[in-house]
Formats: sequence, structure tokens, C-alpha cells
Amino acid sequence: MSRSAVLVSVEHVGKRFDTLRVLDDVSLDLREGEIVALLGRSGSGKSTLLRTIAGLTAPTTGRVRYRGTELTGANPGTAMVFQTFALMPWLTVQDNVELGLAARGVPPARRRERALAAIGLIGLGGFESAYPRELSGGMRQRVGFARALVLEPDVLLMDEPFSALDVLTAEHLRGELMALWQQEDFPTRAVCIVTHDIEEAVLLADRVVVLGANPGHVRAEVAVGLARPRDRRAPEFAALADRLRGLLTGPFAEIVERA
Ligand SMILES: Nc1ncnc2c1ncn2[C@@H]1O[C@H](COP(=O)(O)OP(=O)(O)OP(=O)(O)O)[C@@H](O)[C@H]1O
Repeated sequence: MSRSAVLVSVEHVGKRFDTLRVLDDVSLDLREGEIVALLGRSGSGKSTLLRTIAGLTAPTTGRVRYRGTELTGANPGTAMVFQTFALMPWLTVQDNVELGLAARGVPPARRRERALAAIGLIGLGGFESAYPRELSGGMRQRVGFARALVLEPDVLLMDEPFSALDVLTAEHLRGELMALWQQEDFPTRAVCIVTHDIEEAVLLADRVVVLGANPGHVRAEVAVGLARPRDRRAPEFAALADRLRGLLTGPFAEIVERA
């Protein structure tokens, strides 16, 4: 089987905060064309691992490469969507979405044009002048998505992006994200999503990396071979979710396969 290009490689990454060991010898790749879920319990270091991939946190040991080059600061190929949206409350939707472009030195007219396109893409057309406080949670997270997608990242990183939303809004946004991902002209080549929700991992991912805790480490990598759109009620879906539950909670779970 031919393998797609590796966009991000995490190589033997360990991370300590003072005496607290948060990650231990974590290695994984993010390849072109795939959605990877980092699945783990609270405290397994998922967010720290994602921040390390983004270059926002430096590993204590090991390294992260983006397209072969070792990171020494922010990862230029990534943009992040946060659980709690992380919008600037004093800025309008338009200005929130333009922020990252301004930081990258894109001229104002081009910024405006690209932000409008991203806002439209994510279904917020007409709300450009609104402030975050005027929006529902689902709409705020749409702004969070637009702010990341406007950068046209090679790799989209998402830290529990749906977990602060109500169930129906979350499901709706997941569906929209999948529809965008399947568009041929969608510029992002890989997605990495942190989640503690087993079903969300099975619904979205091509590959699930199961993390154990204390310190965070890779327990298993599991390929999700189900056709899209996926049906939560299908027996194969439930079987895979059960298997992941076993890997996540089983006391003796070890690396059983490398997908
Ligand atoms: N900047 C920091 N300084 C000190 N400790 C930190 C820092 N960031 C994270 N930690 C600690 O690292 C551990 C792992 O945190 P992390 O947020 O990466 O885990 P997580 O699996 O994403 O958990 P959750 O699902 O609860 O967000 C926690 O004990 C946390 O308190």
C-alpha cells in the first residue's frame, strides 16, 4: 500500500512542567488526506500534545517536524480551533477572523476579502459586524472555525471543538465540517482533533490515536475503515466504539497495532 506524505511528525516527544511528566515518548505522524483523532481521558496530555504540534509549547525531549523541518517556534502549517472559542470580545466577527491574517502581514484589502469568504464558507454571512456576545455558542464556534480556515492551514488542529456546544449544534457543525473536508477545493490537507468522546472519534477520524495517562503516552493506533457518511447506529460503528473503549479503559491495554 502506498502511503501519503507525512505533513507532521511527532518524534519521541516528552514534556514536563517542572516535576510533572505530562507526555512520555510520544511518536505519531499526520499524513496528507487524513483526519486523526487524539483520544484520551482528561489529563492524558492531549491538549499539551496538540499545542506541541502547533509549536505553541516546546517539547522537553524529542522533536516535531513540519514537512521534514524541525519546529523552533509556531508551526507555520497549522491553525487551531479551541474548545472555548477564544474570540476577542471587543472585536467584530470580521475583525476576529482577520486577526491571524494581520499577524501574517496580509494587506488590509486582501484580509477583508479572505475573511468575508471564510465567514461565508462557514455559514455566518450577514454577521460580519456582530460581536461575539451577540452570538449563540454554535455561531461563536463558527467564528472559531472561520478564523482558523481563513489561514488556509495545511493542517487544521482542533482541541475538543464541539464539547462546549449543545448536542444538536455539535452534531450539525460536525456534519458541516465533514462536508467542507470532502470538497475537492478545500485547502487543508490533514485534520487533527483532540477528543475524549469515543463516538466523535469514530464518526470523524480515519485513524484514532488512543492515549494513556500519567504520563501521556500512545496506547494504540486504530484505523477507522468505515465509509462516510457514518451511521452511529450501524453495528460496525458500535463494534469499533467498543474496541476503543476497551483500549481506553483496559488496565493492560498496550500497543496492539500501528495503523
Ligand atoms: N502550562 C502548564 N503548566 C503546568 N502544568 C500544565 C500546563 N499545561 C498543562 N499542564 C498539566 O498537564 C497535564 C495534562 O494537561 P492537558 O490539558 O494536556 O491534558 P488533557 O488530556 O488535554 O486534559 P483535558 O481533557 O482535561 O483538557 C495536567 O495535569 C495539566 O494540569
